[in-house]
Amino acid sequence: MSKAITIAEAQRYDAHTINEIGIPALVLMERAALATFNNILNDDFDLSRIVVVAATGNNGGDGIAVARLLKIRGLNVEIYLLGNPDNATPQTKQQLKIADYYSIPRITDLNRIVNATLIVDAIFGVGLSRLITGKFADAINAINAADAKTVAIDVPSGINADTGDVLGVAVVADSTTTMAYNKVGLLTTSGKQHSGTIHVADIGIYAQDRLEHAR
Ligand SMILES: NC(=O)C1=CN([C@@H]2O[C@H](COP(=O)(O)OP(=O)(O)OC[C@H]3O[C@@H](n4cnc5c(N)ncnc54)[C@H](O)[C@@H]3O)[C@@H](O)[C@H]2O)[C@@H](O)CC1
Ligand SMILES: [K+]
Repeated sequence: MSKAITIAEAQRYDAHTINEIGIPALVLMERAALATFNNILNDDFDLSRIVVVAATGNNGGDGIAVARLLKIRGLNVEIYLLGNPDNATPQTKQQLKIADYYSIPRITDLNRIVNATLIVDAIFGVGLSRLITGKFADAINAINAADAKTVAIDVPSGINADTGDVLGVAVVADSTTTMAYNKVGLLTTSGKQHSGTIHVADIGIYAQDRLEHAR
């Protein structure tokens, strides 16, 4: 079985790659987005109406970059943004600016989620830190009410990546593209039920420097 890591390990490896090795965070985000995009194209999804549901952390930034890759491919994609963009991470602010350049529509009607054919879940990844309530919970309930297939980025939103626990409500995904290594919480019964098929994406983050061939 492939290696699985904790939230603390994921955060430590990310920080090491960015701050010690020097690979820019936006490069890692682009690789995460490309991996997710390729998994979407390789699967047998109906791509006629795609909605990316994103929050303002870096998980959302991954999703907004996926929206742009889909748009450039000529696909019909919209972004449902949760949270205040003024509070977005620097990388996610940059992704929103790029998405605006490509005129990707921002939607606010939950019915657009319910009527989508494919949903990309980019609400929370390893940064989920508390119980989900309010409009975040409403969006997750809309995702789960839709007939659409759902693809999660890194972790199905609402799942604690250490324990597999549902923090109030969680996305039930058909597939999950998880970055660098699988996460220990996704190996639990609850984690498996919410993740669907797991694709582990090599985005250039490794537990040990210069030993990527040993993965
Ligand atoms: N750091 C990096 O360089 C990389 C990050 N990546 C992506 O970034 C993710 C981690 O990004 P972040 O650390 O920004 O964290 P997330 O984007 O997972 O979430 C953090 C944000 O959600 C908020 N939040 C947490 N729980 C909440 C709740 N219950 N209700 C409402 N808001 C809540 C936090 O206040 C914070 O703003 C990974 O899962 C992965 O998808 C990847 O792109 C790889 C590289
Ligand atoms: K997610």
